[in-house]
Amino acid sequence: MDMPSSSCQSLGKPMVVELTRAQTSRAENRIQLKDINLNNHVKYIPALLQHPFYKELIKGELEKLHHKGNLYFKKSLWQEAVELYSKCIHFARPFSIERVPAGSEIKRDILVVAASNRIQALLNQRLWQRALLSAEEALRYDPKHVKSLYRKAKAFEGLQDYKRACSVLEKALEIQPKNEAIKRTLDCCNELYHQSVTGEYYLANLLCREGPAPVPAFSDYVGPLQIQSTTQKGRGIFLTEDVEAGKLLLVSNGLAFGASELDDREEQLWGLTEEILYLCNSSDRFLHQVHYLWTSTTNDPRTTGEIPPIDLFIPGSDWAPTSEIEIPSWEGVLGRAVTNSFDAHRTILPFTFGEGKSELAALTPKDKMSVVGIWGLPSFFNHSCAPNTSTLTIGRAMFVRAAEAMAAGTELTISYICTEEINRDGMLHHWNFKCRCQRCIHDRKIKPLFQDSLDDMNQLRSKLEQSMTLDLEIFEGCSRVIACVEDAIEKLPIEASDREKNWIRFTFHNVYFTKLRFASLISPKERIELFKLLQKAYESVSVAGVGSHLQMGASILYAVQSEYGEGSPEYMEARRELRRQFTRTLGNLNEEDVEKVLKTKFAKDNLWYCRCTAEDKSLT
Ligand SMILES: C[S@@+](CC[C@H](N)C(=O)[O-])C[C@H]1O[C@@H](n2cnc3c(N)ncnc32)[C@H](O)[C@@H]1O
Repeated sequence: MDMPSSSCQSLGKPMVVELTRAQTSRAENRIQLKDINLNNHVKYIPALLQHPFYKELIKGELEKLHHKGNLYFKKSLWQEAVELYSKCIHFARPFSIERVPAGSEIKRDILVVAASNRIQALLNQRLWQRALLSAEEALRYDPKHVKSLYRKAKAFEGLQDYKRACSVLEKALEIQPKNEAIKRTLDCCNELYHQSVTGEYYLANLLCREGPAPVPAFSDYVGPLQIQSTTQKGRGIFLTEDVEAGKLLLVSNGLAFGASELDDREEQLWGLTEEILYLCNSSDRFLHQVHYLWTSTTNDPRTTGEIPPIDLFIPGSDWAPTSEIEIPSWEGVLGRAVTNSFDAHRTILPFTFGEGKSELAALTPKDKMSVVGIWGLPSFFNHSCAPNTSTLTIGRAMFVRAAEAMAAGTELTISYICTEEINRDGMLHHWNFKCRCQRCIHDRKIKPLFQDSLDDMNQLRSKLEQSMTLDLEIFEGCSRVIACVEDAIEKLPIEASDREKNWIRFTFHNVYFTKLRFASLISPKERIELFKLLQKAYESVSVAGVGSHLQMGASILYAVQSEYGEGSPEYMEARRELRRQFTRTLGNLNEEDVEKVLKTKFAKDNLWYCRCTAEDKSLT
């Protein structure tokens, strides 16, 4: 900080002469610390501190800065608080450590506390790397300052460097062995470290919780994957080893989110762009992840961009920046947001863990519940309308599993849109490509064969939308469409795999679903068959998620139980099938977990499919 040269000179010897005057009328002769470039005059500091007036003056000024910083902190004005703490540290620094005469009262305490509070203000802004630097400074002044150690660990946690976070927390615990907050954070970081290394996430407890509960944090995890160029779709993600269905491929926490109350995509993207730009300051890792999202020289990501090292996405890896990267421009970030953001709200199902909605609300302002987000590594997945992975988002974390057994070298795909979407081409226009996935090609081929049934379905749909009630006409309409579809599938003039047949059923899944609602008009056996057809149809397009998929599996189990009895081969088969679905969606749950989940989250009374009877009593 520059200052007029005259006041600089006043720090020399002549100033001592003025001291008595200054002491006698302190108010008028007030010298403000900001007027003095202390760093240029450190040699005078010991002498300065010998004098009680100057010592008091400096102490008072530092306390004022610190206090003002605290006021901003209390008002959650983090940036302003950081500025004030930084000023305080800047002025206090020359009075610290070796420069300060023994016994001086200013010494390090104010410096340590200001630096420590600054860490917290930076943590609150998710500026992890700066928080870490501030922590290192605070700990240079006092290596045993427990709060600073704790906050340093939180900065490592934010950077997903859980191993280092644990070792700092262990140090803090040695100093304060009974500190509960440190113990809890250490347990949490140990668990996150375990997740990041092993890919073991225990989700059964989450499922069994009654009522809304906060969603825990999960670590990122990267399975056997690599990023490679494709021939027509830019870069993509590929398997590096053979995997079984259900294998966890990656877990990735959303980096930034943008929300809108009215599902306004522009508003979402602007919010997202702002958040990404802001977070570009949070760490080199984040900045590089954003950088790699668009490295092609043209605006078309299909011209292959630079391939990022996979280490960049692995928590606690040795990745380090090899070059300086500038924060991209607003337009550059907006472009990345357009082609790399995915809906967040559609993956948070109402029948999910904790309070999916409020968890997202915590990330975004007020009730803006339509949310898009950007995830680092998942941004490199290309799209398919029948993806070979299933995704499930819990809070910020996206879990991606293999939807089927696959060989090393397979390109992995996710769906950018709801796979139920009828107008998929229209939905995909944001991403600027025409989908040529197997399902789209198959759909185009068979569409003429099912045109009558499609028209019938559309009529039924508009009737339902208008009347909002179920009546016999709708029941009969559903039965007719299903019979036609099943008959046409049976007699298909072209070769089709089971999966392709299920894609056709999936196109009509609303009709199957509506018929199921007429529980009193269909026999239990027919109901079970309908359930099974619907489930296979869902599975064929990888509609994963606790909401529809597992609910249906549990409903089948209950329906089979009441029709065939517990212990019957049909019941055992339905139970095996349900466990298979659990594994595919949530990872391996043992029999005990399955039982626990069935008794809580999937208890019979909770399941709409089990409760539903024909809603219009006049039907019977
Ligand atoms: C989320 S990015 C996927 C990664 C991208 N391939 C890259 O190299 O950065 C989305 C972009 O990838 C391309 N893409 C994704 N799926 C595609 C597909 N099925 N066919 C053609 N292009 C696709 C489109 O250009 C789209 O805008």
